[in-house]
Amino acid sequence: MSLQTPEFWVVIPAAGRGSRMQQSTAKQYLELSGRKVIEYSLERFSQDQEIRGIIIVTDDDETVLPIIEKFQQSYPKIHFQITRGGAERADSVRLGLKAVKTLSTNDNVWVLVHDAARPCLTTTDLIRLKQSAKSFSEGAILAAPIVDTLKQIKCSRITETHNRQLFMRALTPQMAPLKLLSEAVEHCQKNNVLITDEAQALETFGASVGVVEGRHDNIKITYPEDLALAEFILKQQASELENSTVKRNAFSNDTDNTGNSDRMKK
Ligand SMILES: Nc1ccn([C@@H]2O[C@H](COP(=O)(O)OP(=O)(O)OP(=O)(O)O)[C@@H](O)[C@H]2O)c(=O)n1
Ligand SMILES: C[C@](O)(CO)[C@H](O)COP(=O)(O)O
Repeated sequence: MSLQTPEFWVVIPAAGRGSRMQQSTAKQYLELSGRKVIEYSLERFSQDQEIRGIIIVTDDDETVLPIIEKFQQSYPKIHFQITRGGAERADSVRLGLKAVKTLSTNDNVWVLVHDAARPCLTTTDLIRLKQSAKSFSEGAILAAPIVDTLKQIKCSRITETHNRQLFMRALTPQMAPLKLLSEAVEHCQKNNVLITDEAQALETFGASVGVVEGRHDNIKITYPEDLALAEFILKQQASELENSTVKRNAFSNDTDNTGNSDRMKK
């Protein structure tokens, strides 16, 4: 049986409390240069013609409904929907995936899971990740190289220094076929495996997950000082876009479609 043309859906977990941010409003709903943090990701995905629908996993209808209405008017071809969150990020993701399952009739659905708290995703990274679906049939994530020396510690003392070339920082979006990702997350939860990202669920389930090198500035707002940093990054990205008419990215001599640097292909 041949598969239909792939359809991309987005799940945005936005049901966290943001306790490390120490504010009464959850970080994804804080103001950032005149818009709420979550709106930056919504805009990025909405502008992508290949995105069929966006599920926002949230318990804050009062804040999110007016935002959705606004986006639905501007982007009528995209299906926007809210669904309830769960206790942990993984629970929220599972509930978001369930919503996609009930809405899509396509047998070739790919899901991109993206933290609501990551407002600085660029279009270039999003496109490169989606394109990597051709190379990584069981899923792929954006990840950034480690720039600092990596220490293992115990009781505030260093026990080992690791080869940082062997590690990367997992970012979002994290992308996988809907059926595989749903089964992987459910498998982990049934077996009490705590997962902090989708790739970990897929790895645990035995899938082979690809890595696409993403920008360092795709930060997750976590601590109070990150808000000002995100504001700065967004300004920088806007002027970068303005200044470059056709800016060839650093991976233009690639022969595959992952866009990764040579270091990553070894
Ligand atoms: N039960 C949860 C927990 C987290 N998230 C979402 O998952 C993303 C990444 O999680 P994290 O940065 O850990 O957010 P919080 O859990 O809100 O932060 P903290 O750990 O500081 O409380 C955020 O967009 C957050 O809203 C979610 O949807 N449901
Ligand atoms: C998914 C994630 O953003 C990838 O780095 C991260 O694992 C979320 O972790 P948190 O414990 O929910 O902050």
